[in-house]
Amino acid sequence: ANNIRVGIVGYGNLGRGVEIAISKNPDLTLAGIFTRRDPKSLTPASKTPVYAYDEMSNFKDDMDVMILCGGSATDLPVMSPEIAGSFNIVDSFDNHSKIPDHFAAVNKAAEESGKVAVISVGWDPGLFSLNRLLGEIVLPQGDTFTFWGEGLSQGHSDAVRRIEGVKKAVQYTVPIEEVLQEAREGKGADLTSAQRHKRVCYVVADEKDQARIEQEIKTMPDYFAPYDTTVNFISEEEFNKNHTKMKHGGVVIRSGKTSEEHKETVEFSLNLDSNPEFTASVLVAYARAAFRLNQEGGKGAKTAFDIPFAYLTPKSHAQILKDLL
Ligand SMILES: NC(=O)C1=CN([C@@H]2O[C@H](COP(=O)(O)OP(=O)(O)OC[C@H]3O[C@@H](n4cnc5c(N)ncnc54)[C@H](OP(=O)(O)O)[C@@H]3O)[C@@H](O)[C@H]2O)C=CC1
Ligand SMILES: N[C@@H](C[C@H]1CC(C(=O)O)=NO1)C(=O)O
Repeated sequence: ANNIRVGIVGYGNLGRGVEIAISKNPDLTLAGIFTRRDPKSLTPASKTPVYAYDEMSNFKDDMDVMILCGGSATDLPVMSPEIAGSFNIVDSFDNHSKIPDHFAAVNKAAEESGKVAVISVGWDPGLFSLNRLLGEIVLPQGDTFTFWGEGLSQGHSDAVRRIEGVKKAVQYTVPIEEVLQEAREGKGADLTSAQRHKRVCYVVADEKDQARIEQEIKTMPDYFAPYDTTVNFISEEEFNKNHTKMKHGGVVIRSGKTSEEHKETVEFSLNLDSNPEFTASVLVAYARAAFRLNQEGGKGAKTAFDIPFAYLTPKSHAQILKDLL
């Protein structure tokens, strides 16, 4: 069978991660990279052709799926509905409070175009979402806890970088240790994510802009406003020395009871050396599924909840029955 031809839209941490992940999947071919910057300014390691974002409509017959690697704060709300009007897409949209609106907008475009648009996949939302749902299904009487970090959130880091005057920025998410320990004993179920985590930013910006930038970060709805947030302004030298790693991880815990006498816990945890490379590996699996679903006549927006794992694997159905069941 011919390989699935994949396009990358947006060449940042995630875009570079997808470039690597595709090379690990022999049934996929990276057919092009689309950027809003000058294509000649980018030199992909894989030597894949780089095109201007505005040229995308010329490639409708050349790309089976587009993996959108833009930022959730300001790029994907515009790009995902727009590109789903012409291509099968996958995105990692992670502004949780806005996911229902994003689903509706993308679904409208994809239903009209007859394409499949897989949204909000990666690890959270994505694999953690699947485990939150599974925990409720198998332990209907219980509580679910999600913790992230300590590590670099790409969504929050991207959101800070979009603030006028920010030259470089990262955001680390720090779980509150005592709350995490209590969760393992099933306590604190009604706490919010903001009561479970602190957020710590490191920003490179001119002195004259710093007070405004700090204020914009701390009051940013959804991303920072509910949280105890610290903003540290540092030199570019210190940033380049200490803040280029993108480790992250976390855990979803379901703590419940199957009867008065018996309690159980389900845990799913991640320990990531590279948040972008891991997320990219998930996106690439969902690109395979988007293409297959569309080939079967599927269309519209889908989430991780809507797609059976058999669509994600390069292995045949017979193979997974034999190897993994
Ligand atoms: N669901 C999940 O589990 C996860 C989701 N994510 C999501 O992935 C999103 C993208 O993260 P990430 O790749 O780290 O973001 P980046 O800031 O690295 O890239 C975002 C976009 O900015 C542009 N860009 C990148 N580098 C530069 C540069 N040097 N100068 C100018 N523009 C640049 C690129 O678009 P262009 O090439 O067009 O210029 C790129 O697509 C996050 O916003 C987050 O929401 C991330 C991890 C997990
Ligand atoms: N979407 C997150 C993935 C996880 C990490 C996270 C956080 O630290 O707040 N929330 O979800 C990311 O962009 O890294």
